[in-house]
Amino acid sequence: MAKKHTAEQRPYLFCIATLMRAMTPLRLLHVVHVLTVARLVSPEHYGRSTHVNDAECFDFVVVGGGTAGCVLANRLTEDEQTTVLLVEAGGDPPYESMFPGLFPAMAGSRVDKNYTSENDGRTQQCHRNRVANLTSGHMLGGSSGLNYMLYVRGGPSDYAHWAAAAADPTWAWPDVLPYFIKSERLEDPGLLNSPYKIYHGTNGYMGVAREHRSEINKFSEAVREMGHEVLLDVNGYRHLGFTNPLFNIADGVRQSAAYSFLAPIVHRKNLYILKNTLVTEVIFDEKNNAEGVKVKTQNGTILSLVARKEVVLSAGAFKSPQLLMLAGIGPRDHLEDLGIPVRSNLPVGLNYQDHVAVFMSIKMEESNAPSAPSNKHLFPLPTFVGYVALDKRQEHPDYQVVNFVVPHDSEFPFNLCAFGYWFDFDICHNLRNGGKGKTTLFSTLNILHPRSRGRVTLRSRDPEDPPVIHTGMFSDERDLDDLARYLEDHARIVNTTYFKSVGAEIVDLKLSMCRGLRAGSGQYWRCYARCMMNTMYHYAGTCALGGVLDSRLRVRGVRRLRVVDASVMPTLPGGNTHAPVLMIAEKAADFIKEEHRLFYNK
Ligand SMILES: Cc1cc2nc3c(=O)[nH]c(=O)nc-3n(C[C@H](O)[C@H](O)[C@H](O)COP(=O)(O)OP(=O)(O)OC[C@H]3O[C@@H](n4cnc5c(N)ncnc54)[C@H](O)[C@@H]3O)c2cc1C
Repeated sequence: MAKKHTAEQRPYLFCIATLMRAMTPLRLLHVVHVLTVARLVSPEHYGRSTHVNDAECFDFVVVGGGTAGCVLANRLTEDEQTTVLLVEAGGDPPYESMFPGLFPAMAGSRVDKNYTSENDGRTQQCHRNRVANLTSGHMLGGSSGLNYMLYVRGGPSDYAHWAAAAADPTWAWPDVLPYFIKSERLEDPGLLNSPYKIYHGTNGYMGVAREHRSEINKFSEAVREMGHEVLLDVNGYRHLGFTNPLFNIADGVRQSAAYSFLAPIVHRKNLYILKNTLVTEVIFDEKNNAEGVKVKTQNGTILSLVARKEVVLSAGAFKSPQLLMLAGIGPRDHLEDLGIPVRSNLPVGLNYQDHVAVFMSIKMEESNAPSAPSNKHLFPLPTFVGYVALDKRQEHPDYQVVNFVVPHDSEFPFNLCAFGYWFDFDICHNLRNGGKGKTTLFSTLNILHPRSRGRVTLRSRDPEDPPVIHTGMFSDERDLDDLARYLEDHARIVNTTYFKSVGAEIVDLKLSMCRGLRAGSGQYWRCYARCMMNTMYHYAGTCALGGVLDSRLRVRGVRRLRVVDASVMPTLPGGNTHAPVLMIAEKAADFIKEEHRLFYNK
């Protein structure tokens, strides 16, 4: 006999029944994921912020709980006798950062420190504020909590440059590859059952996987027709060609460094995490030994904290050089201008590099089919990526092209153009209107080995002031010429069979700067590149190996101080920078363990 329910129970039962009826398997999966992610953003997940007292001692103080900082905190605390304090200016990664599909909403949010470059009158002149918006993560996990999640390593020629700059062969490909593998937990069955398996790790902390979306299949033929190879993977022994990319996404969750390296080990008794706390100064003794740091906590308390063994700066390519210069480590003339006594005269802040990116949109077939609802657990769009050399005899790529297949009338390109990249609204409206009613291919090309260099300097002696950033992009005009040639090269895709069959055309952005130039001419692409240039967010090189640092990442001229983050790169790798930063931090952890004879788990 059916059980009778009370009047109070009935509304609840009605709600449950309605929910059950609406619950398709896909929706159920969503609910499970939402609950999982909700658990991930609970305060316990990334550990509670430590209470510290003035003059408290730790073996190591790691400054910055970003990409590199989380790896170091993990690896150094593998030795149970070693205490590590990780100090992070931001807090826990927010809920939205965990969903790969929400990455476009992260730039400009509360966890973006959003540094800006100076207006040099030459670059960013088609952007609303005429400066580069240099999005930077301000949370545990740092920029890995808001980046675009592409997992790319670069190749042997990149690390041959590093080894030469460091005068140390252990920075070459054969010696860095094991550290890429060590950090990785690959979850792609296709690759794991292929000859590429030997280039990948399955026991590391960083989840890596990829999506298999049928929308990209038709493009493989097009790029083959252009003479490119289609590869299963570009992270092993082949580095030229097009591929279905790997991402730092696994189980529908962004694999930020905080999620992958920190969350699993926050219970370790020898790890102390200080959140929402800014390191304002590195403290030295009279013999130039780094002794600890001064910090400003969330409530404004100033504390001095002691590092018995070392201070490690992992504050990223803008803030690590700033902290060094504030401590008197930097170019003599600049420090003297600000009245800072010089401790070590080094080229800190010079050698700033970034990949210059420029996008192109190609309209393809007409479509009015309803778009599938977006799934927050997936990368927002089907993607395929190419690594291209103009000289076919070359073994390393000149440019990278990241292609998104955009369903008709999606707001994605407009939002990225207007709110991610800050281009003038006219340009972004032309982008939207030019592709109306059609599927589009949104391609972002970037110059992998720019010659231009910029500079990071101090604005003042106040550690809370943002540094002054001159990106230096196109200061070497050959970069502009190269980028124009890459655009011209990629544009050939419209002449391939599939693109011709759908009457594909490059969307005319009606750039007023380029009025009067014949579309498609060399001069036009040069003008297009100048106008549509942007950062690829790969800030690097400001405390470079070989210049500022010795080959084991120790700051020259002082003791017990290291830098471990993207600023140590002497040149940019031929791909994105997140995986290389993980590799740098894994390698640095071994340097430290060797030198201090810590428990060593190779
Ligand atoms: C929008 C965007 C998209 C990107 N897309 C990709 C991509 O798809 N693939 C890829 O490989 N790379 C990508 N990158 C680049 C990559 O994410 C970075 O190169 C990498 O994460 C940098 O790591 P890091 O350790 O040097 O610095 P970060 O990860 O930025 O960490 C620095 C940390 O230090 C903290 N900090 C700074 N100063 C202080 C201080 N004084 N006291 C305490 N804490 C401090 C900051 O809050 C931050 O958490 C992207 C970057 C951005 C910004």
